[in-house]
Amino acid sequence: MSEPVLQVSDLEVHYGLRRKRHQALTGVSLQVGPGEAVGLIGETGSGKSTLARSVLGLVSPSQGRILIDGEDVTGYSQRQWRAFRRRGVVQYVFQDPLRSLDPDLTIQESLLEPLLLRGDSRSSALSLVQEQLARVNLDAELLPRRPAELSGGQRQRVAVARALVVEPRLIILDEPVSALDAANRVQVLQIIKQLRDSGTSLIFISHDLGSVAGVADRVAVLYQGALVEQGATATVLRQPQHAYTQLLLGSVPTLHAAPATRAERQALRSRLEEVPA
Ligand SMILES: Nc1ncnc2c1ncn2[C@@H]1O[C@H](COP(=O)(O)OP(=O)(O)OP(=O)(O)O)[C@@H](O)[C@H]1O
Repeated sequence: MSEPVLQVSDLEVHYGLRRKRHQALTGVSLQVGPGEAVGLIGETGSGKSTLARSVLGLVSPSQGRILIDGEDVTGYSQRQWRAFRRRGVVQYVFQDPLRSLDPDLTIQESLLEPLLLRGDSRSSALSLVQEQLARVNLDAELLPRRPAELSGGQRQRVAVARALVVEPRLIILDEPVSALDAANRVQVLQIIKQLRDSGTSLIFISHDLGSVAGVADRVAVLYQGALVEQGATATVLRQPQHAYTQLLLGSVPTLHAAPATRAERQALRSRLEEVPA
């Protein structure tokens, strides 16, 4: 079997000290295979971004191991993480594209930056940028503009293009469509599907099972910092095992034959209080 692109084992993350100490992740183990699209779902505060930030070296786990493309990055110093991120093995797209893009740089400069940082010549970087723009359906006439001069949907496509231009082994999309209107949402989801079909490994983070379902091969459900369920998307949708997943499905009427009634959801909520995370 080929080596996973991401292998997270028994990860634990805390924020704060002493009485303010808060455990954001507990015993999280997750694998992403080559070319696999994994949907990471969970409600706000469940630890989705913390898991992503750990994989980028932006928070330090107190326990566990992280292997990226076979490389054990667990004990990396800040300097090693910076060097690792510069290689572009993992790329991250934020919910708000303005966080992924420098407001002072033109779109061309933003797209060239990761390539020049990794050591590409300007001419080869320019041709990769042109190729990438076409992949996300953006016109080259946007290149001299700054992010503020683009629509939200165009900005998110630029953010995706910037993440893809270095051909990462893994791309983490953190709520990539939540801030977009319906039309732009469909376009960006389409691009993510093409990405999946091209064999790029990806993690699609969302609180909305509906957006993830059409893209992910597998879903992992985070609840209060623990992964409570993982499996093939179709299986989890058909036979959700954990009460929290059942609750999520109950609030996605398009994926469920009949939307759960308010009484059913309340019953599930009270079961959740009894179930250990
Ligand atoms: N820098 C921080 N300092 C202290 N606590 C934090 C910090 N970042 C996150 N947390 C806490 O850790 C928990 C997990 O947060 P995280 O941002 O990972 O959740 P999330 O599932 O991504 O939520 P959302 O969907 O709202 O982005 C939350 O209780 C949050 O308040």
